[in-house]
Amino acid sequence: MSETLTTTSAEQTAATQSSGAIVLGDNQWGKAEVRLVRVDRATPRHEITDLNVSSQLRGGQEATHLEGDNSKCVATDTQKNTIYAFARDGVGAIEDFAIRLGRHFVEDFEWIEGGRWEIEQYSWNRIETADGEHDHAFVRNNQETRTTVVQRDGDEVFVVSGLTDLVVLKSTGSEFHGFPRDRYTTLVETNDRILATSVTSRWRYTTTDVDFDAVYAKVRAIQLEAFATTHSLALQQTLFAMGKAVLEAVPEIAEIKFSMPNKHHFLVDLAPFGLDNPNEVFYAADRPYGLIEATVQREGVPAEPRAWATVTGFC
Ligand SMILES: O=c1[nH]c(=O)c2[nH]c(=O)[nH]c2[nH]1
Repeated sequence: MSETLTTTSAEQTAATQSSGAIVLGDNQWGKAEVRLVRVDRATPRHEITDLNVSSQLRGGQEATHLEGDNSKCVATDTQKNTIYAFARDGVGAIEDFAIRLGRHFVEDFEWIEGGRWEIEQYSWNRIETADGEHDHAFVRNNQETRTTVVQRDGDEVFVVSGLTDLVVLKSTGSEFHGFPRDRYTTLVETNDRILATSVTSRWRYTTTDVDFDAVYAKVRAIQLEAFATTHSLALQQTLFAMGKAVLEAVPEIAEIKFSMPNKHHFLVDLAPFGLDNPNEVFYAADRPYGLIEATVQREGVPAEPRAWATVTGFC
């Protein structure tokens, strides 16, 4: 991002010497956060799909911005309606739904060059009753949110999928020591601490020919397995182990980015109450928190900046 803001003095001189005309730069427009719940009533055992969909189109907007000529401005209201209408036939994997939306806008409006479709999916569990799982009563599953950002540039499609708010904790199997000490260092080295984080991860697919639901379940399970089984000497080491395991198992994924807050748990001093504390009672601090972020990638696979350009919050 900073690269696009950096101008050399030669460019600045060129800018000063330009004709002075003011022109429209990159732009996109659409409806953000369209909340959509679809109930599949094909059998008495209903299925629900709960989504937050954002649609942004790109292309043909000079006249709209410069003159207020809306002849090529596909209304954001139309984009919202299209999302609901497309859900009538079923949603499927959120990646496939976003790809369908993108294809529609680019193919049906000749001036639309591309766009961006972002979907979050919230999950629900069936309520357990005395008679077993209920057919049409659900309790919101407060686990992670599944995400995707599909972008289209002409015929090219970029899919970056992921998850956020996957909260995990290990009550042992985590150490942190060997870090440099200076006059500001007070942190005590530890061979046994709580390791807790809320995983946000995003991975870039190299193809759209994927069973996105199956791969999502696999990537989620691999991340949990690696978190659980890595004896951690740093959250950074755990992060890398999680990413490496995903790339080793899923060839359709080129790279994976993580943002993982280190949710600190501090041992409470119970001595004032005449009690010991053998690593049992902790204060769960909510801030500040360490923030560990990294990309795990395949050597030699070129980066695809266009895929990531609008996925914010990652290094
Ligand atoms: O896993 C950790 N990584 C760090 O970089 C760090 N820094 C810190 O104070 N505690 C931790 N823990």
